[in-house]
Amino acid sequence: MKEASNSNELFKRAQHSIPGGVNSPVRAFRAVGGNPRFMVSAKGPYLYDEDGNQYLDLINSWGPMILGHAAEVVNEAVQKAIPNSLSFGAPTRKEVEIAELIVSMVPSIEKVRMVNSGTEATMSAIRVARGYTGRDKIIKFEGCYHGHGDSFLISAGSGAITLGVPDSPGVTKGTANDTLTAPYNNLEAVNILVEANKGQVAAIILEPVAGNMGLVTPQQGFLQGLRDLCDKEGIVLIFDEVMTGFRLAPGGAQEIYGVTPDMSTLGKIIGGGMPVGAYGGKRALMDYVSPAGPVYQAGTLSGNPIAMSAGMAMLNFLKDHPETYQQLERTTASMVAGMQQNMQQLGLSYTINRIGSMFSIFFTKEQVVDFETAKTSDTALFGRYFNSMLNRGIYLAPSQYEALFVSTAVTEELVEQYIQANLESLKEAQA
Ligand SMILES: Cc1ncc(COP(=O)(O)O)c(C=O)c1O
Ligand SMILES: N[C@H](C=O)CCC(=O)O
Repeated sequence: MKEASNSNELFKRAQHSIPGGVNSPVRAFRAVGGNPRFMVSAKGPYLYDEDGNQYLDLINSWGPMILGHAAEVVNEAVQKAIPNSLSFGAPTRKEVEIAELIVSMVPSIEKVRMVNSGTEATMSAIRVARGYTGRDKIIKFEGCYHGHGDSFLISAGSGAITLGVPDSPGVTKGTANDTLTAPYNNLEAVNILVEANKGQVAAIILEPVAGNMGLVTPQQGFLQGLRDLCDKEGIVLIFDEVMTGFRLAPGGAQEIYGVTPDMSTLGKIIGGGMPVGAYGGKRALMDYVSPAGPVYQAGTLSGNPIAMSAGMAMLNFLKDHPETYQQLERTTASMVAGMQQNMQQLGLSYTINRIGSMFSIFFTKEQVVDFETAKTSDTALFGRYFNSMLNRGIYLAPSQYEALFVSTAVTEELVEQYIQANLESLKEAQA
């Protein structure tokens, strides 16, 4: 059992001045029990908390720390940029360079606009789609999460479902009515929605690989089917690659599946850990954005020079080192193979979904292909498993409805430690 008195004390204090004691709900450990650990530092594969505990980190700041924490290549770029001022509120060379880099790497992006978070990216993308098409409605998928913009807090995944509020109060009926929802991987349901709302749907937005109901991959033909439908009906197809962009491949999930959306939203990795998001797409759509076009979107700190430096360092590294993706694939495949062997040894048969360096275990025998099947997972068992792993120094996402992210800092020795902790925790959690 890990000592956590300093974290517990801080969490108690935090309740007085921060809602729920945290600055983003899923961090509060509500779904798994116990108190969150307050972190002090991180290096490579490890996090260190206020009580001096070390954890093997499988969240990696929800994805961006693809090279592990405090990666030299990113830190050096940030340190070099700091003396030149933290913010200008005026354009810089770096913004041009990172835009060119993103355009060269992501198939769907001909022009890109930097923002400060994934939430801003998705909110802005649907505004552009609405402005461009002159239509109001959007289609999203149950269990997909696109940040906390009003239009997306309908059947939302991630922290929203973890805390039992997939449809948030505070979203007006008008906004909610403009968001239509369909089950993930169900093309037929989308066809029916589009037919019933003919000429009214501006955009279909989805995570091309869903990571916010646990990890769920698109079934054969699903993404292409959406592409074909959008082409036929003049709907803007938006891939939200805030999690998958640059993580699954230099060109994200769209590169892997060979389906090119009209617009893409990005985040996390393009800031190398700094608060950054971006949206981009076809020239005609992006030229609708102010000041080139009429759709207004702005940001005082957008294109921040420190964040751009961190992002440039990260993206350049990934572009120049394609072997990174093979390494991540090998490491994560070994971790998952070890988990499968453990289950066999214990006579258990839970579902593990994986693609590249993202994976989730669901405590169900069912194949998990959408939100309904994700919800068949035994979340109480997940909570016990989570805490068991935490006590063994493995830091997982504190919710069933999240994906895990592996970094290149995970060595073979750490894979072995992880597999051993998984074996013991699977056993312990059955009780
Ligand atoms: C797919 C996806 N879209 C959008 C967001 C929102 O990003 P942010 O938390 O940076 O606002 C997230 C993560 O939170 C995400 O996983
Ligand atoms: N699923 C979210 C990010 O991808 C979780 C992060 C958060 O909401 O704080």
